Amino acid sequence: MTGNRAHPFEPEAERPPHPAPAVLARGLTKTYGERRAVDGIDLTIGPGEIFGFLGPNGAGKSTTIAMLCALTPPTAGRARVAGADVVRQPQQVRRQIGLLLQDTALDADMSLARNLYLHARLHQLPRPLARARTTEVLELADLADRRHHKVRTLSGGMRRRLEIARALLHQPRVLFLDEPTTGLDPHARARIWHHLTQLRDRTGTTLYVTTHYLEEAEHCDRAAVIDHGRIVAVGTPADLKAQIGEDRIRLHTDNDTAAVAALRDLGLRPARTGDGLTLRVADSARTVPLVVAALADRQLALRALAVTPPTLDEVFFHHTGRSTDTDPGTEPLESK
Ligand SMILES: Nc1ncnc2c1ncn2[C@@H]1O[C@H](COP(=O)(O)OP(=O)(O)OP(=O)(O)O)[C@@H](O)[C@H]1O
Repeated sequence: MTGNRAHPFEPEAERPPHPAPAVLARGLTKTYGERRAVDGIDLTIGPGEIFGFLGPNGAGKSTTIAMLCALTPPTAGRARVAGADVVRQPQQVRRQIGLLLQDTALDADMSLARNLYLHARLHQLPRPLARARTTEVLELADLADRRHHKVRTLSGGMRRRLEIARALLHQPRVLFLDEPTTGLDPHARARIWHHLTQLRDRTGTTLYVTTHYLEEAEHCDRAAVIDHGRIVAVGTPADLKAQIGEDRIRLHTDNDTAAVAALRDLGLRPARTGDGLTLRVADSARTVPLVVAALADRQLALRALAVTPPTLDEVFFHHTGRSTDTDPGTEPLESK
C-alpha cells in the first residue's frame, strides 16, 4: 500500500494540499445477513495507477466496486474516492468516477458518434461540450475514422473500446472497469490492455480493473487478490510473485524413480508431473547445482531441466487454495 496519510478522513478544508489518493478504503465491510460479502478491506490507490482486482466468483469484487462507486453503502468502514467520502458525498463520488459494467448497452443501429453524444447529453453535458467530448473520446479510442459507422459494424474489441470511451465522456478521475476483457479473444484482450495503458498515460485517469484472467495482473502497476471478502495479497506483479518466492524446477532423467530418492535425500519434495518431476524451491540458483551433483553421484542422466519463476496463478493458489490453472498439475508424491 502506498501514500497513506496520517488523517485520511479529515474534512476537505483541513486536508493538506497534495493530491488525494484516487481510492482510499479502511475496514470497508458489507454484510448481507450473516454473510460478509466484503470483510474489512484496506486499499490505497494512487492517482494515475492501474490497479488490478483479482478474485474468483463470489469473492466480493462487485460488492467492493458498488461501495466505492457509492451505489451501495458500506455496513462498516470508510472509503474516499477522488477525495470524496462514499457515504457523506455520494454525488461528488459519482461525478468523479466512470463505471464500465459487463453488460453495458450500446445502440447497435446508431452511429458511434450518436451513441456517445446522446450519452453525454443524458449526463447533462451542454451541447457544445457534448460534441467536443464525443470527438475527443473517439480519438482516444482510436475510432475517429469510424464515427459515422453503425455500432453493429464493429468488432468485439472495438466495441469494448467504444464502451470505455463512453465511460470517459465526463472526464472521470477514476474509471472502474468490471471484467473489461471477458468474452474477447486473446488478441483483442491484449489490445484492450494496450489501449488502457495508453489511456492512463494520455489522461492520467486512475484505472481500477477487475479480472479473473490472472495473467492480466501483469499489465497492472499493482494488483490485489481478494478471496471470501478479504484481501489476501497486494503489490506489484513482482511483489506478488516474490511473496511466495518459489521457483519451479522441472526435470527429467533416464530413471525418474531413482531421481526421486536422490532428491529426497537432499531434503527436497519432488512431485511427479506428466513428463518428469517438479520441485518448488525458494532459491533455484542454489538448488540447481546441488540437484545436478546429486544426480551425477547416482549416475543418473539428466535429459532436461528448466527453471520457471512463479506465475500469478500460483500466487493466487498459494493464497486461496484454488487455481484456474489448467496445468496437468503437481501432486506431491506423498499424497499418492
Ligand atoms: N444483494 C445481495 N444479497 C445477498 N448476498 C449478496 C448480494 N450481493 C452479493 N452477495 C453475496 O456476496 C458475496 C460476494 O459477491 P460479489 O458479487 O461481490 O462477488 P464477485 O467477486 O463480484 O463475484 P462475481 O465475479 O461472480 O460477480 C457472494 O457470496 C454473493 O452471493
